[in-house]
Amino acid sequence: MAVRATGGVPHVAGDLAALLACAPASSHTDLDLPMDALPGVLPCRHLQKQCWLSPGCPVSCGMSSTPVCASGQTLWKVHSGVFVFLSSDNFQVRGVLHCWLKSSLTLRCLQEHSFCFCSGQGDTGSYLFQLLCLLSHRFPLKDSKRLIQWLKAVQRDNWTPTKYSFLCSEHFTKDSFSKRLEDQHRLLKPTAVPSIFHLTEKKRGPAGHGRTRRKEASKAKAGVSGHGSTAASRGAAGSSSSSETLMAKPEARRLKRAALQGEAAARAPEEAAGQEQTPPSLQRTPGAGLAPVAGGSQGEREGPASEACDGNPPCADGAVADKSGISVEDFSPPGSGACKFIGSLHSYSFSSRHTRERPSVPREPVDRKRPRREVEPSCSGNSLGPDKGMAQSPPGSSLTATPQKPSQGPSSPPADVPPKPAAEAVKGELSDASPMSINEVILSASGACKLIDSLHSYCFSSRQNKSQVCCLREQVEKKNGELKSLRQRVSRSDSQVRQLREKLDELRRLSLPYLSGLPPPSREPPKMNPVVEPLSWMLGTWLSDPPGAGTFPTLQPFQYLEEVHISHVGQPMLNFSFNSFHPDTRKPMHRECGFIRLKPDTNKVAFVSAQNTGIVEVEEGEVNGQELCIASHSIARISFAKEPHVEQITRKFRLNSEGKLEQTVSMATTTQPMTQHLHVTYKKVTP
Ligand code: HEM
Repeated sequence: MAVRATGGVPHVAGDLAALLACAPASSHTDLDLPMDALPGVLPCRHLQKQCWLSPGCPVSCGMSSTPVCASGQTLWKVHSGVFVFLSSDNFQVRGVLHCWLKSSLTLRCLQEHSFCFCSGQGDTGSYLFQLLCLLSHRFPLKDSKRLIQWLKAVQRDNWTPTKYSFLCSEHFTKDSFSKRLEDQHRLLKPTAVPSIFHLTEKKRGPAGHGRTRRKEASKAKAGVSGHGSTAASRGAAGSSSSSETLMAKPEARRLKRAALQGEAAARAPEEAAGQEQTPPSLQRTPGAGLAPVAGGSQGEREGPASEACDGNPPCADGAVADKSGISVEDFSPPGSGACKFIGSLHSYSFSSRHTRERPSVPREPVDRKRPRREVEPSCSGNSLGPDKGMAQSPPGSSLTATPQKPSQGPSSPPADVPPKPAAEAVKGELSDASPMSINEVILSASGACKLIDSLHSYCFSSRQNKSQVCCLREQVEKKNGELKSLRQRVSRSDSQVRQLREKLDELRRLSLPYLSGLPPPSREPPKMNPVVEPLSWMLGTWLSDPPGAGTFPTLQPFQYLEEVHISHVGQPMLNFSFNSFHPDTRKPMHRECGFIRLKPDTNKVAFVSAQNTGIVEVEEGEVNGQELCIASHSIARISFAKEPHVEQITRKFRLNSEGKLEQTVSMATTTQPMTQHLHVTYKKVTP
């Protein structure tokens, strides 16, 4: 597969389709990234495997408006509103697309081998900054000794690194990194010095733009006799040629550094005088110095990119590989690289928010004096192959990833239009390319750590919140279940109550069948009829106290117990019953019951009684106060009543001063004159 030219993705204000259309078409590599290489960063629903670099994309992976894969380029949704635009080869960061769904779309391309980042509109610059912080390494501004080593290594003329200057991991040997961190970032050792460079020469336009800083190096390199032999020896050892490889052999790097150091003193005047003399389409490689781009592959390629770019976003110039004929498969990054990169993106996506809320080091004024940038060629521009129009590519700035219009894309850059100086291109954008102070470095370093920590905290708190929500939901569901059960029990209880009432009514009907047709008895006591009010003092249940005394001339005196009930039911009469018992045996003895009536509006009383001895009598009299005196008006008896028959009867009831009811009965028989037969005092036991 031919590696696509990278170039700048244009700054597009419009829809994504227009943006993707500006990207150079490319065939697709068969990178088969395992999904597990994306540890928890990209939700699967946002990135289906079949969408990976598959032709015919963009496709929608569950998100109706979010294409995740485009022809030759993959758009990763790293976080809400943040998308990273990647190439299909080597996972090269091509740009960060921020909030592309918004009307104002800002896209900045990260030029390969760009040592500085580009500030975009709004937060884009900040995002890029954060991203680069995670993907690349800053220049050791506070370590002068090591800074000199770095500057020698990068071989840039008239260029001063700033706090926004970065160097990607590919320029460091594998042993320059310490152990991997949890978030897949490699930690650059404090003593690390970049040593792997594949410096290419970029074709310049006729106006002389893009005078490369490499010109002097090319010259110097031409003077280094050992370059060619080094390249040859590397090829013999199975390494890639100088034009192919993204890395250089250590020997070659040492030679190159020696050459560069030797030429450092003469570099400035040479650049001023002879940049135009730099042969176009030449690449300067660590081992072989400048070499014709058309030279193509020389010998075997060096080992996989993972040796030098293990896990880090490669900054290899795809165009170089293209020109040299090296396919992407040769530089296919290992899965761990994807993991690391995704981890970086993940961290970046979060840290960007974090940074927005807490501004970092203030930027310096735009007009601050800074080194000229227009003399610094873009690595991506240099690396474009002839078929990609690389020779006409405008020189990019290593200090600024200048946004490019679609017509200025890497595939068809205008040859006759000189690019604006980088400083102009980024005018109004981040332009504080002055060296950062120690405090700024410390702040930035601590900020990066805080960003990562914040990411972990965020992830943890998010999981914790989700867990709490789930727990609360479970509790609510449980309570709802309990409430439902209680409601069912209440419903069952109501049903049982209804059934019991029905059963009780049925029992009542069965026990009192003759009353079933009557209205239910009232629980309220009947209101006494005012007619019987003069006799109300007689109402109640009374018990003999002491036992009654029985006498008669023909009888032995005797005692007896008696229970008296005098009541009413609202009628104009009183109901009574007298039930006597033997005081010792409690056997029933004399019993009688009847009614007491009052003649309305008088004190005349009629006493009607039926006795168990077979006598029925009517007595009449008067009530005066709490005393009732009556005498027999008529007496009837059964035909076989026991003799002697009673001829007359008199009674007197009174309520004594103690509140007791007294009754005195006298009678006359056929053998005895009127004589007292009974006297008894009752105490009231119930109202
Ligand atoms: C107003 C109601 C009563 C009348 C009119 C009545 C009438 C009579 C009469 C006519 C005799 C027969 C007397 C005799 O042989 O010479 C008698 C006897 C007797 N009475 Fe009464 N009596 C009344 C209430 C009671 C009561 C409340 C007792 C209470 C236990 C009672 C106990 C007796 C006894 C024990 C005898 C004697 C034995 C007997 O003949 O059974 N009487 N009564």
